Amino acid sequence: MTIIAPSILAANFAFLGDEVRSIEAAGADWVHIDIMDNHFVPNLTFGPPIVGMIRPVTKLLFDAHLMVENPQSLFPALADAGVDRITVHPEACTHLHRTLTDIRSRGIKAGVALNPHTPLSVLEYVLDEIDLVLIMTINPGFGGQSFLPAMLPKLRDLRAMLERRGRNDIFIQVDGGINADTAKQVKEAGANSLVAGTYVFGHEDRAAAIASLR
Ligand SMILES: O=C(CO)[C@H](O)[C@H](O)COP(=O)(O)O
Ligand SMILES: [Fe+2]
Repeated sequence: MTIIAPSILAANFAFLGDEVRSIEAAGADWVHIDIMDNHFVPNLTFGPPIVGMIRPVTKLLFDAHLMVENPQSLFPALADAGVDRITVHPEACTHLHRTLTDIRSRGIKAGVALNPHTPLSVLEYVLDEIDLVLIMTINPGFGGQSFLPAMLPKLRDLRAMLERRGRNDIFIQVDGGINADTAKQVKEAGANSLVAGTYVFGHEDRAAAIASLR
């Protein structure tokens, strides 16, 4: 079973509620929510108040991807806003282990996002604290970038690492440049949670776009 998580980064923010409803109707599993602070990445999106406003419009799980410095400071407000999953970048966390246990102590699933240059070895001693690994298939900050094929061997290595450690329950998520073609490649390499912004929101028939990713 492959989880499809459309990224609202590519939605029309003037009609955000309708955009979220449209992906639920089209068969999405999670709503991917990119929070950017213009420090960790050179782009600025939105914060917990807007997340809280879209919470009542859908039953889909909220998958928050935090591209911010000091992500822990947002956890109380994100928990109140009703997010189900929080994924952080290790470069933004001085005490990654503590940050992950903080997320889980709130009843929220915890994930670690790895930039293209970040090695899998950062996961080695925190695997017991996570529910998801996000392999960035672009450099974070913007939608609409091209998929980096060099991330395919990284996905295969991650799958082997999780198998070795008996942790096949951990989701392998990919984010950036995912379309019907790259979806096939990342699934073969082990991904089972696909984030797609431009591809899904750029399609008039969003149900067909989501079906093509599955
Ligand atoms: O985290 C992200 C960017 O940093 C987004 O989730 C990503 O851009 C998805 O967009 P697209 O599918 O358009 O590449
Ligand atoms: Fe993302």
